[in-house]
Amino acid sequence: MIEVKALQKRFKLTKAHQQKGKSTDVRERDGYFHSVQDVSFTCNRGEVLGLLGPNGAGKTTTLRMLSTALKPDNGEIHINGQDVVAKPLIGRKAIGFLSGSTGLYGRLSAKENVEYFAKLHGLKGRALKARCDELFEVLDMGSFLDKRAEHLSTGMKQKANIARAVVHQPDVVVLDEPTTGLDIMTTQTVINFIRDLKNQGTPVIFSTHHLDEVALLCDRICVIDRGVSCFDDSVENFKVKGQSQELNQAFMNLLQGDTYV
Ligand SMILES: Nc1ncnc2c1ncn2[C@@H]1O[C@H](COP(=O)(O)OP(=O)(O)OP(=O)(O)O)[C@@H](O)[C@H]1O
Repeated sequence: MIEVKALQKRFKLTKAHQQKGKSTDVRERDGYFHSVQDVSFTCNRGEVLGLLGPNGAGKTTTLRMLSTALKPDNGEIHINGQDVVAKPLIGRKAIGFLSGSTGLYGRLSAKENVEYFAKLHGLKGRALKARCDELFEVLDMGSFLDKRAEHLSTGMKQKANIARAVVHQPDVVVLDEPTTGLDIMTTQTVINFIRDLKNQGTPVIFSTHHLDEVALLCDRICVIDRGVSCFDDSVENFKVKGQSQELNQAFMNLLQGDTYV
């Protein structure tokens, strides 16, 4: 399981930005932009958590802290009881992270990319081949395995990126907008893949703006608004608090009504 408590992250504003004049955004103060002010959530074994929030709410910044790419200014991240803020190396092994930007080497093929990351995680020989073949099959990558990453389509790149992120069978999988820009077939492959992870017991956290995916996959929802997690509970309670059985409407009601829990 992964437990996130009271995370905070601020970024120093440039002089040029500060000279522009007073901002109306409450997150801009003392020469800093407080992107993540107070974010907490939990995702247990076999659960999928959907991370929701308007553009610029702080979702990517939060996920980058989970991945150890960013160090929190304050707050806690525990995976199966281990403090991964204090021990980022343990965090890197325990988390499989798909970021918005591609982490593939353009001159390597899709297959070589995934195998390369498998080797970095210490896999070799038959175990490496078996794990890579399994991912190539479930992510339906057979038709482009030998194509260079720089020549892959958006969907092909995303599949290779997902395979790269999870090749070491991490304890927790964190996906930043995994279906953005994908066609219907590729989106379905990614949705099936997340469902498989859930069935295997792996906690999955993914950010999205597509509430139909949340309805299909999620057990829990965390909503971030202006850097604060204003809801962290089950999908059922999301509908109750948002006063609608329809997730889009419940989301808007929650944000507009500020009926935070
Ligand atoms: N390095 C940085 N320096 C200054 N501000 C930053 C930095 N990184 C993020 N921010 C700001 O923090 C806020 C949160 O950004 P973040 O990318 O986490 O939002 P998000 O919820 O993922 O948005 P979206 O849904 O549009 O992807 C934004 O206002 C962004 O401009």
